[in-house]
Amino acid sequence: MSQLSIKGLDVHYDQHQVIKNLDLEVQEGEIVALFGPSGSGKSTVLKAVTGLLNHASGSIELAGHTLLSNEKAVPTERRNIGLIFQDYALFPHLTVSENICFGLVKASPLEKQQTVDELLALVKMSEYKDAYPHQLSGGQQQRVAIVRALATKPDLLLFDEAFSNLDPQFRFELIEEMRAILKNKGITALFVTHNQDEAFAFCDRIAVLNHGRIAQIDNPERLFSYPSDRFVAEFLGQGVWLEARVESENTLSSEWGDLPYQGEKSIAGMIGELVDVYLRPHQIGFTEADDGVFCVEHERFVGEFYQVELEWRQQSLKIRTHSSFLNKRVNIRVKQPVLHVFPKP
Ligand SMILES: Nc1ncnc2c1ncn2[C@@H]1O[C@H](COP(=O)(O)OP(=O)(O)OP(=O)(O)O)[C@@H](O)[C@H]1O
Repeated sequence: MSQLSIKGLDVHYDQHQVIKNLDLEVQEGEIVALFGPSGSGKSTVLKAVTGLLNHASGSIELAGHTLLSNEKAVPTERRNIGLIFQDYALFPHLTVSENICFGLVKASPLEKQQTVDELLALVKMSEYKDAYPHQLSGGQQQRVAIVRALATKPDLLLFDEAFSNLDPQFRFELIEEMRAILKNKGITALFVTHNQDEAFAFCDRIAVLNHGRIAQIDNPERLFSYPSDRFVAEFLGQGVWLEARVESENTLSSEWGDLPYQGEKSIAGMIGELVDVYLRPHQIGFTEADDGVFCVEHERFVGEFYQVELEWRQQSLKIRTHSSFLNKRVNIRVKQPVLHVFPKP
């Protein structure tokens, strides 16, 4: 069942339309990312959902209640949405317990205490209930901010770049921990980010925004393997475009050799046509050859592999290898079947 349903959302700033007839359904208990480049409209969608825009049109429903329609726009404070920001936004003069209880205006002292105890136990911070925000690390402050948002039992949690201030080492720990808590409690969440790793780690589905429209919404695996258009392929990618000819329903030919095709869509109707395939770094490698087309002049050892960057037809070709090819002549080898072909533009 849809917990959040956005239909036909339009937002203009002056004459400029920044959100264009956007539809988005988020199921109950689902975590969805709004992911896209700067200026694609992520924050604007978030503001429309929270009710911070007075010029949004279309319809928004949350937990069966209409928040926005032609007839009405429910004010922000009555939308029952929890917000979590990048900068934690805790009240500095209140303790951890007081921060968590801030929105619990109708609760009795006993209920408040039970809520604080339960939520702090959830994030393993029970001993910090009398601490002030400045006495906590960034990760701890964000844990408190998240449970403060949970305290009021919101119908939806909105995370606005909520993990980006944290040290990468702790960031993914916190993301995993928060995902487990949200899943355990069946909380629905929308996560605005321009960070692909965070979106992939935290979310069930990812909506890729391009100029105010959703270019594709899918789970991380499908988004990566089956980008719906050139924009999504490149935005997720670090890859390279390679021209190929469809030879049969399961083979293409290219200047890098024959490429097996194992995509979902049949390419039988494209036999003989020239198409483009998008290959990501993990799909390509080298074979050493005395008459190889490339000479590897630079490579970087980055821990598990060597990273080589070559210029090829005005594209930057990134290749990962498990052994060093420094100063060797090589040809490119496509290591994995092609999953998706794009007709020529
Ligand atoms: N108050 C405003 N007045 C005019 N234009 C605005 C305003 N706020 C945003 N815009 C424009 O709307 C478009 C979408 O902006 P938005 O902030 O939603 O993008 P975003 O994807 O969240 O970007 P970022 O990742 O940089 O935060 C941009 O072109 C931006 O310049």
